[in-house]
Amino acid sequence: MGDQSPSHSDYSSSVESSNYFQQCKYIHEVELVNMKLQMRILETHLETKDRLLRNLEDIIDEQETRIANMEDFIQGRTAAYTPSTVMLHGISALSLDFGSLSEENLRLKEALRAGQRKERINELMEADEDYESDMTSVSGECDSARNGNSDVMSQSAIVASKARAFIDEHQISRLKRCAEELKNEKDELKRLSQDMKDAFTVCMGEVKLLLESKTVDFFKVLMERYKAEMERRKTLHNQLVELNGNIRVFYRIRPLLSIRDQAAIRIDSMDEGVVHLEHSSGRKTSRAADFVIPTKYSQNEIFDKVSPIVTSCIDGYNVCIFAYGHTGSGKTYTMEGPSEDPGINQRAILQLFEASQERGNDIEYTIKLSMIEIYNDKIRDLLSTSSSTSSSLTLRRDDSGHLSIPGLECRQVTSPSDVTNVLKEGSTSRVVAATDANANSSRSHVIVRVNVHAKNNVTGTTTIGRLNLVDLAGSERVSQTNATGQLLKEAQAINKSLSELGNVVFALRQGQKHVPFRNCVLTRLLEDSLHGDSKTLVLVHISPEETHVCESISSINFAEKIGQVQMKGPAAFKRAESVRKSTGVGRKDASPQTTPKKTNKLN
Ligand SMILES: Nc1ncnc2c1ncn2[C@@H]1O[C@H](COP(=O)(O)OP(=O)(O)OP(=O)(O)O)[C@@H](O)[C@H]1O
Repeated sequence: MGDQSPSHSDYSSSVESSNYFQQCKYIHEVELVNMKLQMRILETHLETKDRLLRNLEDIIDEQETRIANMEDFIQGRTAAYTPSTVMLHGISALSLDFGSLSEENLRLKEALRAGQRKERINELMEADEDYESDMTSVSGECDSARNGNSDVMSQSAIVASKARAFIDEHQISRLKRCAEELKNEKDELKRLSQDMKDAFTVCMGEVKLLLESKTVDFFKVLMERYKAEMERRKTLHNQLVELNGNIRVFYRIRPLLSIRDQAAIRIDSMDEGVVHLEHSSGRKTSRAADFVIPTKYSQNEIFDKVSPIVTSCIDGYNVCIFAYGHTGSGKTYTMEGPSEDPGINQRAILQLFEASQERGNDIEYTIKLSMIEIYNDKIRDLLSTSSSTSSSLTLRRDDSGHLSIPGLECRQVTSPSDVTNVLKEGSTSRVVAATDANANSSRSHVIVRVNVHAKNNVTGTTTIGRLNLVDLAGSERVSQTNATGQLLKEAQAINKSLSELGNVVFALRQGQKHVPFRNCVLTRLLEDSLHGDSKTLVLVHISPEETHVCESISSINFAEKIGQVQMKGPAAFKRAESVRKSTGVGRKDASPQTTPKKTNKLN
């Protein structure tokens, strides 16, 4: 019978098999752990890449939003400047540039995604290859361990730690590579963004240049229009004044100063240009003017009638307003007026102030005042501060052909109080002499001269307008004043100058070639202001009292002489009819001066 018990060699081979099995099992466990570890590392790596990808996507989205904003901004600009074809071209070129930049961004994004996908696959494949080679080397180690019959456990542990270190090293180097590539991509994106910024700056520069050139053109057009409008406004205002007549004559009938006086003059109830006079003998006369200012009119209402021609001065026209009439008829009251209810002088200058302030944004106005007195045909400066106030000034024609008065004081006024003070100062210097006709009769002509310099800051043009406000000396007849000596000389000088003024205005109104400006100082001094397209208003003052009828008729004769215009058509007929009906006499009975004057109203 054979020995059934296991021999020593059997036993040792079974132990060996069991050890080998243990080794294999252990190696598999190690492999399993390694695989799990590797999987974990790969997952982490993928998560990191995903996160980076998301960040990149965010950056790209942000860039796209900025591009969209830029496009909106440019479209907004485009809408504001639609009329410009060139602008549209520039902006559409810009939009195209931005569109191509967006497309470039999208392409980059896609390329990045594809690259990342490819890289991930490569990495997985590399990981597989590495794993296989690792496994081969581990198996080799196991084989040598089995052959060498050494300490399997410690060998396996060494192999496992080696394998782990090997895998870690590879993973780290791969991650480093990825990080490096991501960094490069980030740098590339940064560069792209910088390029885009530069392109945007260049485009914006071009847009700005285009806008500037368009704005300059637009501004030029506006300037041209503005100039044309200014000229049109001036022309229209001038036409309005011319339509009413460049030389106009108004009557102002002073109210009765005493209730005991009888009014011998009345205004026609149907025609505001006709007055009726009744002589003490009972004879009736009717006379016509451009307008008869109703007696009840306030100083303000009278100025309203006068103000349109005052405004012409602001536009560079010369304007003359004369107060004519016999002594005591109210000339000084109309021009100067009492301090509590000032007359035309102060109101006119204040209106020039107001008008200059209204237009002050574009035009710089300088208003200067001088006050001249003509007494016995001599010029005196009423604003002179020199001690020798009695010395007279002379008229000179300068190189440019304009008449000037060398040494004449010219005050710039910048406020209403300046105006009041200068006018007050001048009027106190006026020569006043007592006559039989009026205890305070002014025996001289007083001219308040206002020069308006207008400098247009927009067009660069300068205009100079001159307003002459003339309070003439009383026009009483020499025979009535009982004047002798100095007073007779004064009266003769006054009458001569008034008569010459009448001749000048008459010649101008008739359009005569020769105008006798040089016959007296008054007309010589006003020559520049009466010539050409200047405007003249003569306010003929009439006293209503029966005792002054002769003086009133004399003033009316003067008015009719200077206001005479040959008029044709229905207006002339209408006025003649009105005069005839009211006097109750036929045309033959009416004096030659009753020939109607032009009937246009000032306002
Ligand atoms: N519209 C008026 N309302 C009330 N009073 C008036 C009016 N016009 C004149 N007067 C008065 O009549 C008087 C004479 O007026 P004023 O001195 O103005 O006359 P004048 O024509 O200037 O005289 P002269 O030629 O002598 O200077 C003054 O007392 C003045 O106050």
